[in-house]
Amino acid sequence: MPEIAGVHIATAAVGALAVTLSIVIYYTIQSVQLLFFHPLSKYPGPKLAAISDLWWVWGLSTERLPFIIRDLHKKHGDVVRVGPNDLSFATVEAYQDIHGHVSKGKARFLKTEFYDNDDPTPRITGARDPEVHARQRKALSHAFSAKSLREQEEIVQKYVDGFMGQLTRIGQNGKKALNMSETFNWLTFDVIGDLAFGESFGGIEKGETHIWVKILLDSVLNAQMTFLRKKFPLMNLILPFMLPKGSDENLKTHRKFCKEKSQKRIQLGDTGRADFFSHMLQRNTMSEKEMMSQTPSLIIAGSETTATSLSGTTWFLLKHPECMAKLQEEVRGAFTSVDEITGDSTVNLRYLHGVIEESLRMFPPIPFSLPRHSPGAVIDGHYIPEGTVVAVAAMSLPRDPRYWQDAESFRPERWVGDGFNDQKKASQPFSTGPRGCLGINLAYLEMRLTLAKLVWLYDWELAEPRDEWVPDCKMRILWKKPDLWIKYHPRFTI
Ligand code: HEM
Repeated sequence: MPEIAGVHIATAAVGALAVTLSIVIYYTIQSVQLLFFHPLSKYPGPKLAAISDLWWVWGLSTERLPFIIRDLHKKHGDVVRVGPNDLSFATVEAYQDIHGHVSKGKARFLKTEFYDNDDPTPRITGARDPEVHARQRKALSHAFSAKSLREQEEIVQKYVDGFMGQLTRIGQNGKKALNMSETFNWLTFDVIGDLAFGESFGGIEKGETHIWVKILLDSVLNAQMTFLRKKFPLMNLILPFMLPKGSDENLKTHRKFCKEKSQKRIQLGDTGRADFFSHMLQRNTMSEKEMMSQTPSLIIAGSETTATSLSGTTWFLLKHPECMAKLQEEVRGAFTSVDEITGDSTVNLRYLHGVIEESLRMFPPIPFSLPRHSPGAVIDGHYIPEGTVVAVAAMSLPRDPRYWQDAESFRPERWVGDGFNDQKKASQPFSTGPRGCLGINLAYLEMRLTLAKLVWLYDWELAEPRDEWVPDCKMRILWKKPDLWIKYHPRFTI
C-alpha cells in the first residue's frame, strides 16, 4: 500500500510540474511575442506594461497614474506603450486626431470598456454605441442650450447666494476655517440636484455633505475597481480587501436613491419648469429605464468636476497673492453691489476668465486619459492598428513647455488678449468633439458666479499653510483631494 501511495504522489508531483512548466512556457512565449513581434513593440515604455495588464493594476493602485504617465512621456517621448494593447500620446495633434470631429464616412474613435459599469442600460457619459450615444446626447442637449442656461441662471444664483450666507454663518465671520475640498460640494451638488430633478441635496441648508453625495463619491472608487477587474480578472481575489468597508452596501443605497429620485421625477411629468428630466420627457426618445440611468452620470459629471475646479482655483489664488490682488481689483472695481454679479456681467471680466482657464490647465478636474479604441487610423503620423486602446495623457499636454511659456507657473495673464502666444489647444479640460462636455457653459457660469461673489464679499485666508496641494491629490477616476482649510473674512456686515 505505501508503495502505491508513493506512486500516486510522484505522479501528482510530475503532473503539477508539467502544468507549472506549461504555464511558464506559455507566458514566456507570449511575453517574447508581445515584446518583440507585436505591432506595438516598436513603441517604448515599461517592459511590464508591454507584457501584462498587471502594470495597470500597479499604476491605478498607486492613485498617481496621471503623474506616472506624464513622467513616462518625459522619459520616452510622445508615444508610450502603457499596456500590451495600450498607447499613450502627448501631442496636440494626437488629441485632435483622437477626440476631434471626423469627416463623414470616416471611422470614429469609440469609447472603450473602461466606461462600462454593471448597469446594462447605457448612459450618456458611458454609452459606447455611437447611435445610442447620439440619440441620448440629442435629447439632453436641449437642457444645455443657451436658452436653458438663461433659465437655469436663476437657480444657480439662488444656491450661490445661499452658499455665501452659509460661509459667513458656519465660518463664524472668518473665525472658523472650512475645508473647501468638501464644502464646495454642498454648492455644486445642490445646483445639479435641482437642475436634474428639481430637488437639491440640502447640503447648503444643512451645512453638511448629504449621505448620498458621500456614497456617490465612494461609487467612483468602485468604478475604478470594476475597470481593474475587467482588465485583470485575478483582481477579484484581492478586491474585497481593497475596497473600503461597506462599499457594496453603499453601492446598493446609491442605486436605490437614483431609482427613487428619478422615478419620482418621471411620475411628476410636466412640472412647468425646465430641468434635465423635463427635456428628456419632452423629446420622448428614451425609455424610462434609459432616463433613469442618466441620473448618476449627470450628477457626478456636473458636480464633483466643478467643485474640484473651484477648490483648485482657490488653492492657486491663495498661493499667488499677486494674482489674487489683480482679481480683487477687477471684480471689486466692476460692481457696486453683489447683486450686479450675473452671468452676463461676469462674461467681460477678462482676468477672472484667465484665472479659471489657468486653474483648469494646471489642474484638470478629470485626471484620467479618456481611452478610445483606434478604428485603424493615423494618429499624429503613426498608423495605429484597429482595436488598440489609445489615449492622451491628461497631465502632459497642459504642462508641456513646447506648448506653454513658463509651463509650470500659474499665470492667468496668458489667457488675456494675445497672452504669451501659447498653443491653447494643449489645454482641453472639457475635451472636444462629439464626446466633449455637454455641461461646459453651465460649468463656466457656476464658476464665474461663485468666484466673483467670493472675491467681492470676502478676503480669503489659507488657514492651514502647506507648500503643495495638487501633487497630493489622488486619482480615483476623479481626484480625491486633500483638505483645503480656508477662512473667509466678510468685507461687509450683513
Ligand atoms: C469644471 C467642470 C467640468 C469639467 C472639467 C468637465 C469635463 C468633462 C470631460 C473631460 C468630459 C469628457 C469625458 C470623456 O470623454 O470620458 C465631459 C463629459 C460630459 N460632461 Fe462635463 N465637465 C464639467 C462640468 C459638467 C457639468 C456642470 C455638467 C452638467 C451636467 C457636465 C456634463 C457632462 C456630460 C453629460 C458629459 C458626457 C458628454 C457625452 O459623452 O456626450 N459636465 N465633461
